[in-house]
Amino acid sequence: MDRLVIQGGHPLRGRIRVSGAKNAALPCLAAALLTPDPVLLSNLPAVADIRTMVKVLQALGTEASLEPEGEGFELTARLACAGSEDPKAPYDLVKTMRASILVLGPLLARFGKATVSLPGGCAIGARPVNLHLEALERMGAQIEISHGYIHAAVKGPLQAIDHAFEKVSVGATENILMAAALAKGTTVLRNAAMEPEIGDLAQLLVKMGAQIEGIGTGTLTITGVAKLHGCEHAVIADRIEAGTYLCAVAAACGDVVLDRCEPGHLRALLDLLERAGCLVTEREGQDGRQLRIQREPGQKLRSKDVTTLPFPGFPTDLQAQVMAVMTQACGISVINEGIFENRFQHAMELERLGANLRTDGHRAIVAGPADLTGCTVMATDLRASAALVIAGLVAKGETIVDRIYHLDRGYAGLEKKLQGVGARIERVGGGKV
Ligand SMILES: CC(=O)N[C@H]1[C@@H](OP(=O)(O)OP(=O)(O)OC[C@H]2O[C@@H](n3ccc(=O)[nH]c3=O)[C@H](O)[C@@H]2O)O[C@H](CO)[C@@H](O)[C@@H]1O
Ligand SMILES: C=C(OP(=O)(O)O)C(=O)O
Repeated sequence: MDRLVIQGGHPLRGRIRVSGAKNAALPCLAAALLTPDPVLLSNLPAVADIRTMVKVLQALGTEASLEPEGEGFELTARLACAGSEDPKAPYDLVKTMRASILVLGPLLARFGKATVSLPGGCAIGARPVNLHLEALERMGAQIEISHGYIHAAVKGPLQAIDHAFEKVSVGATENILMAAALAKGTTVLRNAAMEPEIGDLAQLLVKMGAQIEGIGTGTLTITGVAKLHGCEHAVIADRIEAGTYLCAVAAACGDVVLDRCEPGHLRALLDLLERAGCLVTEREGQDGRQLRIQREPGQKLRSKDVTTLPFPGFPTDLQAQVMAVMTQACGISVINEGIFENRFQHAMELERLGANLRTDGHRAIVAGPADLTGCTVMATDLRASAALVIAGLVAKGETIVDRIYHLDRGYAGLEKKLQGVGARIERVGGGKV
């Protein structure tokens, strides 16, 4: 099994090119099920989750191929889903990636039936799919759960609904948005999630011929059409990947420019890092917008409190990385996790590296600055892995991050990108993503 070996204590200097967003690419791939025409998606990150989603689509009868793009950190997908008599997303694939549930809405809308394995819980929380199923039932789907599978069917087209989600859910908003694009009538989705990845999916659907109003807001109005067509689309930059590298520089010091990112998607983090004492500047580059972060060695960080919330609030997917930063800040930082019930597993591993913190339910209290010292730590989930890498870049001596298959789900060439800015980090074990 691969692991990362890091020699910490070296500031990061140089440039990093941000890849396409995993969490935008996954729903966009699922959207290809909505049309028999070819869909060409570019700027997909070269990560395990993208390959898994392509396998899910292939299992559902889609002709799909992935080609490397540019420096190899990105991929292009060519997809065409001709038709499927009995579409089934199998457990073996769904269990490795919860976003597979996103095929349910498109399959029901286009083929009138679908069988999708229940994703089950995961390291960060129970993550039920009740909000997805309730809305689809209101649209006329008959849903039965048996033998670990969701069996869904609808006679005729799905019917439009005026629906207020009980809770803000990124995945449920995406699933129902896709279903509504081919439903009969005008659907109104209220209390919809507003994450930039939903805006990107909506833009793709509009290119495919969908009629959507309110993109980027909490109320989406979708007038169903009889057919969608193929198109080309480049997914947006990964705000969480960009945020992870910003946190790495904030914690380990240095001066790094991120190319091809979207600062507007990262306001909550940028504001926090500036208040903590980092210098952050934005400008238009040759290849999209750029962000530069500077914190020189010896320059003190101030502790700040953080509460994770749906967009535009502070993203839960950056909570672990910010906890690693706050171990280096002067004073007490209170971190409230407002989205998932079990997303502090990195805390104990950070403690093993010397962090001074404690957790209490949804709250973590971090006291800094702590002198981190390298040791072997175990990654428990995707963003926890990123937090441990950040802490390893700070820690004196050698840190070994184990179980990095979690990291490979969502970061394209992380160690290569960090090596490019002077980090001493190596992958050992020889496995491939
Ligand atoms: C592939 C992808 O885009 N993943 C992101 C997506 O996950 P995902 O779409 O799974 O997250 P949701 O926004 O749905 O989850 C938010 C909260 O709602 C709860 N919930 C959700 C659905 C449901 O039917 N019932 C229910 O109770 C969840 O348990 C969680 O507590 O948004 C999360 C929140 O920003 C991010 O951390 C994930 O990185
Ligand atoms: C939690 C994440 O992904 P997923 O929803 O696929 O588990 C993430 O990207 O941080």
